[in-house]
Amino acid sequence: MTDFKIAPSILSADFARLGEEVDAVLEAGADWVHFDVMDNHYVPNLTIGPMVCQALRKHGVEAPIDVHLMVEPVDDMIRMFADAGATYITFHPEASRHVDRSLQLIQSLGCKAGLVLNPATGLDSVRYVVDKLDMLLLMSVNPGFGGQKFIPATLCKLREARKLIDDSGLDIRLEIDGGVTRDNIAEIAAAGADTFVAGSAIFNADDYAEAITAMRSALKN
Ligand SMILES: O=C(CO)[C@H](O)[C@H](O)COP(=O)(O)O
Repeated sequence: MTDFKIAPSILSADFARLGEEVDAVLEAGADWVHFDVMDNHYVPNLTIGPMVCQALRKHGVEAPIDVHLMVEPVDDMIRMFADAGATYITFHPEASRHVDRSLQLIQSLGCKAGLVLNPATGLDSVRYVVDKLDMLLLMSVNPGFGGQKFIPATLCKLREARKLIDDSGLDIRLEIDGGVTRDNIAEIAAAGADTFVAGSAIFNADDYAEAITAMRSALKN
């Protein structure tokens, strides 16, 4: 049976009460915390940095923190997030001049490494570094903002990515991010995803536990 993970994106949390919000989603049954880092350069929005990741660890968060770097360049941020307590660090291949080296840097710092592909980016940039991946993240919206609609063409890319991972025989998680809801999560899982980022579908719900439970039930059907 697939070991599905649900990772609420704190992009949609109430930042004035971030520690409480993270505690609440973890108590509600979330597996990971998805941490979106935006620099107003690689993407047209600005969010949070390593100090906030470190603050969550100091606050007592023990769950995996899944840091998605939407920044350019990446290597300095990789070092800082590794120090700040990140578990996974993922970045976009076009944001690093030396993708293989950046992946090695993440793993050398004791974190799990991943690449993120935008909706229009094919799987070619992954093929020759697959042995250095702990995770592949496919964006199902254009990065920069929460609350967008899932782009259906991602389902086809998910199937291709699932085959690439299965053919490699390696233990690589396949994560999806953008527009994931209780209504489409089963179809996304059927296409091959095992790790689901959901921001607005969880944090905009009145009851986080009900929202996460509904997603898990859809995954069982
Ligand atoms: O990386 C992101 C945007 O760049 C967010 O994680 C993503 O969009 C999640 O939000 P939602 O579930 O509301 O679509």
